[in-house]
Amino acid sequence: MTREPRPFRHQAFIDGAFVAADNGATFAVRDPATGAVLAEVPDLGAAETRRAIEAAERALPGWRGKLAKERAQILRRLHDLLLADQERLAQIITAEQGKPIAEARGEIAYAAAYFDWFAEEGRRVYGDVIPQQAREKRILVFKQAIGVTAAITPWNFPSAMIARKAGAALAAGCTMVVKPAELTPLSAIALAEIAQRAGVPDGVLNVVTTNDPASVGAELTSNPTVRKISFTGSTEVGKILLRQAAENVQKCSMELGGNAPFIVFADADVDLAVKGALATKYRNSGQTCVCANRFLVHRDVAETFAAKLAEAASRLKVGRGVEPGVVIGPLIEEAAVEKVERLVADARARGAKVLTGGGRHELGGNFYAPTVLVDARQDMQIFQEEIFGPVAAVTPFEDEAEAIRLANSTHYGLAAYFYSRDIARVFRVAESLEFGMVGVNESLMSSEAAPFGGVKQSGMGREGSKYGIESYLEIKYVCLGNM
Ligand SMILES: NC(=O)c1ccc[n+]([C@@H]2O[C@H](COP(=O)([O-])OP(=O)(O)OC[C@H]3O[C@@H](n4cnc5c(N)ncnc54)[C@H](O)[C@@H]3O)[C@@H](O)[C@H]2O)c1
Ligand SMILES: O=C[C@H](O)CS(=O)(=O)O
Repeated sequence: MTREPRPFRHQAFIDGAFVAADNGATFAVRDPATGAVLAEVPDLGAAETRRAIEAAERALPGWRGKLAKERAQILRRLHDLLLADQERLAQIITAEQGKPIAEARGEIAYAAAYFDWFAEEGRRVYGDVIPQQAREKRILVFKQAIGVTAAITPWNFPSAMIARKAGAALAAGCTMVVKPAELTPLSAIALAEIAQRAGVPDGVLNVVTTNDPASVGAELTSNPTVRKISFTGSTEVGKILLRQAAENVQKCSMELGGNAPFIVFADADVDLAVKGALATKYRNSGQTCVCANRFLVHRDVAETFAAKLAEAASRLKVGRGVEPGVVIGPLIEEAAVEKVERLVADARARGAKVLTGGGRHELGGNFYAPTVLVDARQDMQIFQEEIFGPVAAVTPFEDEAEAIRLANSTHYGLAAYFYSRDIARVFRVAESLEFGMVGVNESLMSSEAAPFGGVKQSGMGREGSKYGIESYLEIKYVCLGNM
């Protein structure tokens, strides 16, 4: 087992201090491209989590008592420090998550953007004065920080998914305990270190690293001091947390799984659609919640589209994320590769044909070849499950009604994409798709300024945009009488 040099901290962060687990336990964090151990990280449990919650509670009065513009200055400094340290932070992401370094740099910029965005949103948390219904009364509405919050985040964007939550929470005046994914805790630790340098007071932002998410999650969802749970991850785990959070009626934001349709109508610009497909399907090796998962292509253009996509996909360079020109890194772990293998094998057994890829890459390990399948059908597992790998499965359709029916035939509802140059169709289809986000002739729509989130079993609430801060605020109605 080789050991890479440690260019980064590897301890949990509670109340402004970098700490080990009470019992000294640690767990290994590995490079998914090589299997090398990057660091041993503290394996905290419920007792340490309670201390993190208590630290967040102690820090709350001082933090929410600051002026919004004082919090904004600190968040903007955090933004600036992230960008100043972008290369080192990107190297950490690529080391623990595997994505190409260019994508990792983009993730740091994306994370920083959320702090910058919410620094301003925090200064515009307006209440209301409502015209009274009785002369002697006055109706006031205050918006106030919800209090101590908890964030549980995934491995695929180990920095940006924290920033999307912490930016809004801290801007609103809340404090936060973050539990990052055990596969990628190093980025969370690095973010905490930079937050401290930016002037975020002790206890306002805490990072609990653990290899036992269930125990830490049980504490976060059962401790009455925690008023809100913000989760990003699979729908299955989201359901567990919702059930647990019900006990104390904790407010919940859920950013869950996806199964995005990518519809290409006969009137589409096929070359633009291929370009968009390439961007959304193979980003992060297909490991994003908004990756196109099902390619529904009108029968008249299906063959041309699939052939062009396969030709482009076959030229994507696969390798370690630090290598120049690599655009397809490893999947996060062996189990992820085995899942993709299962989905492709089932599709092929049911009649799908491989145009390119179709199996593990020659590099071996966690590398999977960029793949395009045709003749995919609704009864295949690859149509029904979130692939989370670099595999595009093309299903032909006859008409618009069939395309919309197929697109909506999933319990997910996060992102959807379609390509058409018919403006009447654009409105019909955008209005008919049951998804929280719809890209029209565009496949990269994520932005700190836009409301990110899903419907159905893809979650509840929105992150980013002006909507993102609302979920960290409580509304208080104040009635002045005897006026
Ligand atoms: N909607 C979005 O914005 C969004 C963004 C990124 C990822 N995702 C989804 O996340 C999934 C991939 O990420 P993942 O593999 O990290 O998801 P996951 O659900 O396995 O894990 C997410 C987080 O939950 C923690 N966790 C797991 N079991 C838990 C439990 N019992 N109690 C408390 N915490 C627990 C994990 O440690 C991790 O921190 C995909 O489904 C993807 O679509 C959604
Ligand atoms: O997969 C998780 C991210 O939310 C995707 S994006 O970077 O926000 O598009």
